[in-house]
Amino acid sequence: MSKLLLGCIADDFTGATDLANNLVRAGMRVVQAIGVPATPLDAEVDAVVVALKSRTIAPAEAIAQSLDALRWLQAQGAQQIYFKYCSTFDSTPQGNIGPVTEALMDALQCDFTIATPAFPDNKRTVFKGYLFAGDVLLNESGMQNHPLTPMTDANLVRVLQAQCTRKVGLVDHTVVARGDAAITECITQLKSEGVSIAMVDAVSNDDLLRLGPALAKMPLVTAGSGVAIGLPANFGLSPSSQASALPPAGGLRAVVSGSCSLATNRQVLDFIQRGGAALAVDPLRIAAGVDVAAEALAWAAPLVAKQPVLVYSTAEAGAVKSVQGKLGVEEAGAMVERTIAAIARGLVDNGVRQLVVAGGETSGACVQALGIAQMQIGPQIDPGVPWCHARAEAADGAGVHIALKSGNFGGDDFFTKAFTVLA
Ligand SMILES: Nc1ncnc2c1ncn2[C@@H]1O[C@H](COP(=O)(O)OP(=O)(O)OP(=O)(O)O)[C@@H](O)[C@H]1O
Ligand SMILES: O=C(O)[C@@H](O)C(=O)CO
Repeated sequence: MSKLLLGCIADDFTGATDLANNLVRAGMRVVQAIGVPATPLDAEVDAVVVALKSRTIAPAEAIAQSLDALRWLQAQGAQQIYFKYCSTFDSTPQGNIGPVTEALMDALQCDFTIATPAFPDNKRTVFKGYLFAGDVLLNESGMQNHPLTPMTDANLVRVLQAQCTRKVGLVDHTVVARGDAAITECITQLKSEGVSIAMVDAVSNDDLLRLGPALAKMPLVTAGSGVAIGLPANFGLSPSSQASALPPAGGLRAVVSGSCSLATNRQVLDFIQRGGAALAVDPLRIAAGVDVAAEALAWAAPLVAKQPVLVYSTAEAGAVKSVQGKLGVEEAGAMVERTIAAIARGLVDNGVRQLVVAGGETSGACVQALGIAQMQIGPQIDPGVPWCHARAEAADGAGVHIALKSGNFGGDDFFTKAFTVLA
């Protein structure tokens, strides 16, 4: 078996597939592990992305899980480590981006690393250390109101410095524009000033491709998924259709959605407006003790044989707030996640073999309910979201094609387009 080139640690499940997708598109064969595997790697791949759920947990726990993942990746021979976080730099005031970065640096005895959430394909750009989401600064993008990770400062040098004991600096766009040698020279200069972590500006894929070669010898890279487009070339790999080849798809088709983002609301509406078969899940009926999952499966049974079905709890902000007011934020979230996951499980038990899941937390719950331990990464549907293939306990160990969509990702027609990519 060939040695692992890149070992990746992602702080959530959909973020992990996003990173894996960019690596595959740049020519790496990638699998995503759900949590730290208990056994050695048994696939012929160039990179493994270990998907954790460590974004918003206590820093000490996030560090412990990340170091566990690091040890496993090192045992598989990983030549470079990539810590993946969100393209909107989602973190609590305590972390976990800074604390996990520093713990990985300590473990790897690494005196310098970079940080940048830039992902131009999804309109996340970093300029003079300030993160833009689309046309506005991070703290004007809606992220300032995020319930778990409110991002109220777009200056990421400042945000990261507040989470780190090491000194944080900046490699700005004028340096990145001059390429590899200029970036390396700037890093040497920053090191001499006592800087150990540099935020890097990037406003385009060209910037990220110029950054790639400058990272070739860094034991640790920390970033969103964007930086990944420039790394496979460091290992002599280039884009190839073989990297994203999956077994042929078959079986019934379904979408389950627990995401309440603006993008997912538009995607649900678009699917319905095209005449798609869709059923809304009402959290208050779940709370009242109705077996909503059984109802949804009974509704889906006659339809799914003929067409893709959508089961969703997706709702607009006002409706979500009202439910949360009645049930509590965490209780409502957990209850809906359990129900959507039970529906996903039931659908696969009943023959669905192409499943789209919308929402990061929802994806975590579904992947666990389906008994999936590892996913092979295939072709992209929209930026940040690939089809994957996995052996699922729910399918008696048979293969299932599954796509995990981050809340904010995907065009309005995502739930229709997804199945055409596999057709
Ligand atoms: N109608 C609803 N009312 C209240 N809570 C809901 C409702 N529908 C879904 N939820 C909960 O909202 C949360 C949505 O989080 P999830 O991570 O799945 O989506 P997201 O935040 O859009 O995606 P991402 O994390 O990828 O950005 C889940 O805990 C889900 O159970
Ligand atoms: O980087 C992103 O925006 C996504 O991959 C993500 O992490 C969503 O949770």
